[in-house]
Amino acid sequence: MAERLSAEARKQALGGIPDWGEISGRDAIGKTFVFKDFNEAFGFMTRAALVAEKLDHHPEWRNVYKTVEVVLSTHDAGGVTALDIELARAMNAIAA
Ligand SMILES: C[C@H](O)[C@H](O)[C@H]1CNC2=NC(N)=NC(=O)C2=N1
Repeated sequence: MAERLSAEARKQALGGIPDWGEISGRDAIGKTFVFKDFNEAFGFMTRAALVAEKLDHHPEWRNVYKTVEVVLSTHDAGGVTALDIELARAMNAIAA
């Protein structure tokens, strides 16, 4: 199982992934993506879902029209692991 990152390692990793930040009150990272319209937002979710399945690592997310709020945490580990960082990077690449 993936290990929780230390606060220091998490902070350093976040520095390399634009617009992702710490979620207050829990060991998780998050980003709010805003797209042009629902079609773009749902296209992003569809592509991200395929990556999530492949990694066997799944997001907590909420979509309202063109906005997708994403929270990533490794439930089995009770916090942020390298898997969350990998999925966050992949999501940024998909949205780029
Ligand atoms: C059995 C299965 O591999 C696990 O439950 C996986 C699935 N996806 C997961 N996703 C996330 N975000 N955290 C997990 O701990 C997790 N565990």
